Amino acid sequence: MAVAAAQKNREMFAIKKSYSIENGYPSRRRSLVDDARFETLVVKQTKQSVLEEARARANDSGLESDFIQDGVHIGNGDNSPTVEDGTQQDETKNGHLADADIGDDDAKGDEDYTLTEEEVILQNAASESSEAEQALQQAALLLHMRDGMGSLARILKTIDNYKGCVQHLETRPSQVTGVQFDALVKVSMTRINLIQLIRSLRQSTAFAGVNLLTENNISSKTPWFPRHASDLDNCNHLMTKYEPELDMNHPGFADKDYRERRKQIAEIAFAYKYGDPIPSIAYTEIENGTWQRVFNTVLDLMPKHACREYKAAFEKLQAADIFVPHRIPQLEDVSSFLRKHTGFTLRPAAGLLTARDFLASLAFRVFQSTQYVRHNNSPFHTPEPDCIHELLGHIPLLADPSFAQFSQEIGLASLGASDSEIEKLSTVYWFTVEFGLCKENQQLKAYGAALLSSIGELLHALSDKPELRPFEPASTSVQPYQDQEYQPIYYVAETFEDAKDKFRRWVSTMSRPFEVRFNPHTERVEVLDSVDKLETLIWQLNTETLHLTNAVKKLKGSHFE
Ligand SMILES: C[C@H](O)[C@H](O)[C@H]1CNc2nc(N)[nH]c(=O)c2N1
Ligand SMILES: N[C@@H](Cc1ccc(O)cc1)C(=O)O
Ligand SMILES: [Fe+2]
Repeated sequence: MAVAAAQKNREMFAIKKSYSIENGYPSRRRSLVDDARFETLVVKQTKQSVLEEARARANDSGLESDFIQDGVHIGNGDNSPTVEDGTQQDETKNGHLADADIGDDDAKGDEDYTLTEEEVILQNAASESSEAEQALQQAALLLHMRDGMGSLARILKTIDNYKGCVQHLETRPSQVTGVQFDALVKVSMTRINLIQLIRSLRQSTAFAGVNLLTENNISSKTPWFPRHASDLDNCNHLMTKYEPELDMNHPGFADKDYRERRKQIAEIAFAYKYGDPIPSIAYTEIENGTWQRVFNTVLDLMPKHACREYKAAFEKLQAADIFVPHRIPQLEDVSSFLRKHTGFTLRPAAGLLTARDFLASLAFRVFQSTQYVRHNNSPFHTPEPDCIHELLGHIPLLADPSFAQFSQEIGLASLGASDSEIEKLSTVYWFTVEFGLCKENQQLKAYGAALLSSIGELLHALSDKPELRPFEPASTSVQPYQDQEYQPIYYVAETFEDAKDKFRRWVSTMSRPFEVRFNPHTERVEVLDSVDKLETLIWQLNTETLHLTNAVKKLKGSHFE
């Protein structure tokens, strides 16, 4: 029985372990920022069962109606369950145990059976060559000692057996139940021995957990990033925290049919591959009705509150018969429309994507768009992006050349960026593309997609309640924000051109040691890392310059005739 259980565990964790690898990269480093972490199958299941109960209770008590007031979704405070999503690894940011987060609950169940992401990186690094295997590795281990300080001797002896050198050791009383002390040990030893050491320590019952903490000096490679538009097939990692299955505040949380429908539409995105036409959806009358309500309200508010560029593109979408009140536009039609105006295209997305994946697609002028519709009980605000948000919020400005370029530049800056830079870029994205305000003849206008698709928030943003600040990438990029309620702070850009200029100057201060360029003919991102490549580009530019100079000459010539 125990063996069967262990086997089952192994299978489950094997899924966890291979999840990122299957998707083309070795570790969690590529996709994840902060809470944008893969939910392990286990965490997700636990969460689901807790929520299942909550949902049953909600259904019993007719809780659904409590969530909705005047059609605006009201967050119901702190009654959401406390199960954490994502894997919370211990971190020793400044290398001291006292400051390290010791709540490694998620790792507890699986550490006997599988490798953590750090260990996968370590193994990959070691497996590159025999030199790599023998390379000296600095590492920090966090050990939970069940039986008190006596176990320290065992730790030191085992490290010695594997020819490791202890560089730092500290202990503290543990907060983990059943564990007396935690020990933080920093060691230096060959990678292969480090792997063996961890295995060996894990076999001892004296330890309730053995965790490899730091990854930063194991692999200093640039995080993986897509090089060709088809690589975006791998950039579809979801953050599930606002899915109706998992978010108690989601207006569809207690509506089984809604959750089914949302899932069914998300399947299309999971199956989608580069080059496929985007499948049409036969939207129901209810879904079209929700669209119509939002569409008509936007139509009412837009003349006064939306920026000039938004209105111009909106009219074009109406003229092309794509934006009409009675039916939701199909993504494929929208994609062809955008392609003609700015070269942007759409890909279907199954939900809220991790910032890294989402931003990466912008580098290719690809916008990942959800296809399901918000719950009809809450047309004027929803906690996760849906196609009404994408269509009414994002699409018009993606048809504007200057804005399209701004979006692509954020995307290009994100390729190969560090986690903390991704965090900053997505914060800039948040306060511009999603929630940006701008000036037009001394008047405030909205250009942010989450304002233009949420009438509730639009009116809030333009009221005297929130604080307004001038957009300045250096400070905007580090402004903390939450994504559950209306924003308390908005940033005001002078114009798109001005925002682009400021953004470019700021981006050039980022740490990435190379420049990238998108080649629209091949849909490839080129890394400008050789003189040859640069010379080819200069030659192309010279040809362009020649054509432009000729054009000027011709115009001048005809002028004088
Ligand atoms: C980049 C930034 O985090 C931003 O809020 C992204 C995140 N993921 C997303 N995912 C989808 N499907 N749609 C979006 O608009 C976004 N926005
Ligand atoms: N709140 C937006 C939808 C949205 C949700 C989350 C986001 O990250 C972005 C947009 C609306 O109601 O239209
Ligand atoms: Fe959005």
